[in-house]
Amino acid sequence: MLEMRIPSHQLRDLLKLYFIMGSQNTDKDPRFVLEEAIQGGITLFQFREKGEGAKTGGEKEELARSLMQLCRNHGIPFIVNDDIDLAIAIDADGVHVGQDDEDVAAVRERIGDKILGVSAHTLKEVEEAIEDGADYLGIGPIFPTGTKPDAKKPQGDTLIRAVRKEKIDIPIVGIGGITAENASFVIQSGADGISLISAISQAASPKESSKQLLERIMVPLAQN
Ligand SMILES: Nc1nc(C(F)(F)F)ncc1COP(=O)(O)OP(=O)(O)O
Ligand SMILES: [Mg+2]
Repeated sequence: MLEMRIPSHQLRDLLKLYFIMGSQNTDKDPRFVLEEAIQGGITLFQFREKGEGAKTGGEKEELARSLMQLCRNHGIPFIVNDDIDLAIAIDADGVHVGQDDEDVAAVRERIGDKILGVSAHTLKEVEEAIEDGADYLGIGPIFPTGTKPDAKKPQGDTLIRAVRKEKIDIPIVGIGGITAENASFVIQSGADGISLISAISQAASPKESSKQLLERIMVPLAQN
């Protein structure tokens, strides 16, 4: 089948409310949390099974397949963080890599036309990622984050604004400490969406939290 890279306008829509989760991010059954988040309106999901208490090997693959099925049932693309081998093994819709992960150009080579997201913290990293074949950028941490011990210093909206000032219009999602209270700030900086873990995975109702986050970004998105 003749495949092609996902068009930017389609990806912008997917990036609106980008939920990221691994079993280590919730005390509940991650399948229940993801189902609730999907009911609440998330537009994209990233499987990030990593750090203290994360599953590995066969258990990790089994959970990935089960969460991917939930996404497939609702037409939500399934992105795998870091683990390119796993993404290829289960035929995920895409991958996300950071500056300390596999080389972006090499990953593009391996995954063909699947969605490729790259984390960027400076204008130079932004330009390199685009050069190497990124479809979207994850820029942050915007605010302090509790889920990534090795996160860099929070940078607010500085880089997102700088990228937009350079007329670089690649799809961008903000990440890092985003909540219903600060979500509109991220969109107003020029991001196409927000990505987050705890605001949904640690919520009493992942469904209600997802709905509230969507409500908070709809107006600012319309004004971009
Ligand atoms: N996982 C991510 N997803 C995004 C996304 F754009 F998808 F929101 N942006 C940034 C990151 C962070 O990626 P990375 O710097 O490799 O750290 P880790 O592998 O620990 O997540
Ligand atoms: Mg990574």
